[in-house]
Amino acid sequence: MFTRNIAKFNQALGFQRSSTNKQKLQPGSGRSISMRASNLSHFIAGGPTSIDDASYNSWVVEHPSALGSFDQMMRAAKGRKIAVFLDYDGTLAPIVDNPDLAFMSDEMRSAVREVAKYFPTAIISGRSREKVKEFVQLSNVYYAGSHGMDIMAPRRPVKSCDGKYHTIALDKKGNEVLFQPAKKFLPAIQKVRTALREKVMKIQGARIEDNRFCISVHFRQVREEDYGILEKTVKSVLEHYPEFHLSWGKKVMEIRPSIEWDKGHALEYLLDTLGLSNSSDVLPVYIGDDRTDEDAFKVIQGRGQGYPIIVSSSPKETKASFSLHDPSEVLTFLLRLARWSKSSSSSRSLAQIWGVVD
Ligand SMILES: O=P(O)(O)OC[C@H]1O[C@H](O[C@H]2O[C@H](CO)[C@@H](O)[C@H](O)[C@H]2O)[C@H](O)[C@@H](O)[C@@H]1O
Repeated sequence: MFTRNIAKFNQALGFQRSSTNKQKLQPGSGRSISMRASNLSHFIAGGPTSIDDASYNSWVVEHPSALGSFDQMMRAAKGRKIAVFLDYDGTLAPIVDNPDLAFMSDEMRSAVREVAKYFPTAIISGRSREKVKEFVQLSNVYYAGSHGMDIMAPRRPVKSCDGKYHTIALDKKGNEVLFQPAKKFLPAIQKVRTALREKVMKIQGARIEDNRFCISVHFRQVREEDYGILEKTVKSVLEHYPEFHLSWGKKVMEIRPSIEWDKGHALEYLLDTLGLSNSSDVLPVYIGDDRTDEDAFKVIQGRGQGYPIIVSSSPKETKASFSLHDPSEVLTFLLRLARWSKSSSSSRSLAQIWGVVD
């Protein structure tokens, strides 16, 4: 019944099923958008200021602003268990040239901390788990690094409905245990990394980031005329390692072990670990900006309930139902979510929300 209502609600708010395209290494991605979703009425009244504005605004009709839809979303969520999943780069922190300097603001940190007080909250990032934890610096959230291939539960005993992952996430003493489905690939990953370093570093501006279970080859600072040679170089290395494959993010190539595990699986794993996977009254909220987040959006779509939210300032193919323009809107959304939970008369006690064992 609730699932049907959510489906109707999503449909009414522009729930869209679409597929992602494979990206090629191409110069000049992204478009400049000057008009915001909240300015839609201005667009209707005054006409578009550019083709980009027009296409963005028609895209936003199909992927409504999560801020504009907030009250409706929360009305539908009342009495349900919300679990929050957040991507890091481009979602909690703005995209910057140097990946080592992609810091999140203190304001954002405190908003995430607030949200995590009321809802189970996890950060699912392409970065190594250690790196993303270092950036986020919060102890009350789950961290999943390497696109979900490296998960650690926080120090919080969790009652699982079916116990499926219980013993994997926490040992008998309730200590944290890692879940690393690609562990056996570690020696090979090291070899790939060494080979890539040797060849790729010859291309000016190229940068390799060690994300433990995957490797990022950044080209944000590579000259456009060198894109082709960089792509060729990376592919030539990978030819020797058929157990790995290439995926694409924002000006980054990501080399990952070819296992069936992505951010969508990580989302399911975390829900399961929290004992929330079989509850029909669970609403996962997932906020992300990149291609790999689409796997998580897809899982939420498959569940038929929850809120997949894309962060984007330009129209793009997505399985998300809602949108936020940029990390500053993510901040506003998280603050509103925490405030809503605080003031909601139907909000449950923390123990009920988390299913915490006393
Ligand atoms: O899943 P995420 O947390 O979004 O991680 C995906 C990749 O994010 C980072 O790269 C992106 O952000 C950088 C800093 O703003 C930017 O310089 C780069 O161009 C972007 O692709 C991270 O450095 C990668 O390792 C992650 O795979």
